Amino acid sequence: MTQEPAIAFEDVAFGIGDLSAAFSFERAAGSVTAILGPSGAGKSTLLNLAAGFLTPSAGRIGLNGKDVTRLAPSERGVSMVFQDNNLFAHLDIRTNIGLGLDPALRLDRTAWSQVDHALDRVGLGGFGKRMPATLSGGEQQRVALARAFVRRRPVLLLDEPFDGLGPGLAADMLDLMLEIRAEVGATVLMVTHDPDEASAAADQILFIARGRIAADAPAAGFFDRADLPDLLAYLGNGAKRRGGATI
Ligand SMILES: Nc1ncnc2c1ncn2[C@@H]1O[C@H](COP(=O)(O)OP(=O)(O)OP(=O)(O)O)[C@@H](O)[C@H]1O
Repeated sequence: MTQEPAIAFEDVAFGIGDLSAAFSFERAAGSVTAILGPSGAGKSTLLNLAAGFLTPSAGRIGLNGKDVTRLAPSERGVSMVFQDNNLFAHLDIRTNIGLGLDPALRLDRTAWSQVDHALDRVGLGGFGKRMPATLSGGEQQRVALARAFVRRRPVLLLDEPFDGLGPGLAADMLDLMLEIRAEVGATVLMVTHDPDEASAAADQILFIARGRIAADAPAAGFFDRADLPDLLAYLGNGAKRRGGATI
């Protein structure tokens, strides 16, 4: 018997503003998929549909064998890190992460030590009592990652999570994400604009253009492809630097 896909979008349709999106794809458990494409193509929309912050007008979304199309985000077994505004401004960092473990904050000593351990792992040990506004944008993003990591949900949805961290720290956080993914066996969808990040982290690429999946392909060699006009336009001069034909 074949295993149910961890993520299944079946003819999922969604429209907002000028965007008319339609997505169909499947992902195996434990896979890491990088989602790339031009600004406004619908990448965040796809993540929000998976998370349950948006509801499709047609189609079905399955997560780990369960139809979640009409379920609230909290009932889906997903963790999402947004591009920004991930934290509750009026609560300290430790509490923000603790809420990821239990929204009612009924945490025992072991749970709080998991919170502190997660802070250590994102390089923010000792930041627990600080308020979000006293942290830099990159530090706040690392708190959001720590919260997603402690939740250990089977599906991890990341919307440009390493943006603004600088190359060294972004690479460290990417490694940490992959480590935790392996520990939990989570399936990851990760929006990124960085082909190197996608190549380093992902097994597969979903390339989105104008609300459609223009390519669903293995990550290996993807950015050297010359048969996808949307990809060439997206990479721009970068494609030429990567050894593609120059005029
Ligand atoms: N609430 C809204 N009202 C109107 N249009 C919206 C709304 N939310 C999103 N859109 C439009 O849907 C399109 C897709 O947005 P989305 O955020 O999914 O793009 P994206 O591919 O993630 O872009 P980026 O790389 O810039 O983050 C955009 O054109 C956006 O303007």
